[in-house]
Amino acid sequence: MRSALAGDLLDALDMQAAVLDARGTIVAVNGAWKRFASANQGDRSTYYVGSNYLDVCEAAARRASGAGAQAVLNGIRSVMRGERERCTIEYPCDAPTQRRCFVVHVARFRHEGADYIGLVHEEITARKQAEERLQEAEATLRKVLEALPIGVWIMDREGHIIHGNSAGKRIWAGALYVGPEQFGEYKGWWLSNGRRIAADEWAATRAIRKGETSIDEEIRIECFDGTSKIILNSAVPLRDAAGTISGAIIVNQDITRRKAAEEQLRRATATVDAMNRELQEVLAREQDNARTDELTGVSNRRRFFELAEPMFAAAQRSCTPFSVLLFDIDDFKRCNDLFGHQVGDAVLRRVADIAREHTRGADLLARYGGEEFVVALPETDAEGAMTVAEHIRQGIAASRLRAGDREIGVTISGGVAEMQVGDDTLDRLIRRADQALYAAKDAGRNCIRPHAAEDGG
Ligand SMILES: Nc1nc2c(ncn2[C@@H]2O[C@H](COP(=O)(O)OP(=O)(O)OP(=O)(O)O)[C@@H](O)[C@H]2O)c(=O)[nH]1
Repeated sequence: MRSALAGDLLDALDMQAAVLDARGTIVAVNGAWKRFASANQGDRSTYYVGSNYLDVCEAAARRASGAGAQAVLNGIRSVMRGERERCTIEYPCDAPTQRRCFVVHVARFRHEGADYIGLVHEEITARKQAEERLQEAEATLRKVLEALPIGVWIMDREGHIIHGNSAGKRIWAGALYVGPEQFGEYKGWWLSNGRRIAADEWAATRAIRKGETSIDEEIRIECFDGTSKIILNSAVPLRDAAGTISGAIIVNQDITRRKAAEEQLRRATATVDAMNRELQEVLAREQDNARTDELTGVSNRRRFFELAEPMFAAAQRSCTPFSVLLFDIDDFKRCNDLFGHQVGDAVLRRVADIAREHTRGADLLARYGGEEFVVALPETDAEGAMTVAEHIRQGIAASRLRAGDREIGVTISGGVAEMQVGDDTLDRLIRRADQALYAAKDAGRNCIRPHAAEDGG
């Protein structure tokens, strides 16, 4: 009953099973064995009961592709000789259409006082083909990894490096095959704050221990030859079919040169910016100097016209009053002659200061030329301008300047003109103020005159 059951089981198996006696004669075969034998050799099969399997193997071993048969023969003989109880031999077999692969399990057993050898041939062609395809895919993957300009590391669950490509080894100047517990031995610093990366902070450790994915973390590393580099460090956890973390892929990109170039560019840009700012300041100073009277610090004639022309035009458009005061220092030639040019310069500065004190922010005071000054007074009629002019005149007349042991006093004469209907240019207005100034000089100096019709203009 038991042996019938075992026989049925062997027949139901897809694997070819046979029993040899101590001399190698086939004494029993299962259904799969028969099917294989008849499919390959037909009725004349030497694989059937009664044939000597050792002879079959020897004949096959003599053929050109007989290495597999020889290996099987050696295995069976060694089990027969009692050198081992059982063995497993993998061998290829050239079938008419394709090379097939088998593994034969050989085991010795005793039955009713006699020694027998049991053989089970298991076909592993599909597995072998899958393995070959896998090996080919792995070889391709390795070639791709080698061709990549970025470092790629594959780590197992324990954090041991199981593969590192050439670019990766170049980046680190070698590789240290440590586990995550020794990750602190790698020297790295966060680029953002310069802090040393702790053992559990490495992207690889976080990928393996916490399943974290990190992309392009900028870090500075100390390589194994003592040099340092700036790299982009990324890590992705690897998971098996059950979703358990089985390792990690780490990617390093050397950006040392790029960073150096960026830094150079940043410095160059900063230098250019600083130079540009300096240049702008120099230009602004130059422009300011070109429009400021060096001696008195008030606007010069050029700036006066640049600023007063638009004031005049605005007053014309808005029909608001606009006046001009023109004044000069009385008998200034004598002052120069008596006290010298330097004292004359000091007088000019003093006069400008007093005039500045008595004008509003909206008024425009300028040195018109020599000892002559001009004030543009927007939104001011002749009366208002006369008041301002009087304040200036009185302020100057009341001031005294020390020159050695003498005190100098000067006076001014001035003319005021207000914009009138028909005044098409600022020049025309100034001309009228000049005529009023002449009138003031004629009137005996140290006074201000508003322009009058009889003055002309
Ligand atoms: N110290 C000094 N003198 C100047 C400057 N610019 C012009 N002057 C002098 O100012 C004097 C002007 O003289 P004038 O035009 O004859 O007029 P004035 O002597 O003031 O006589 P009135 O204007 O008629 O009162 C000249 O002696 C010029 O040399 C300057 O920048 N510094």
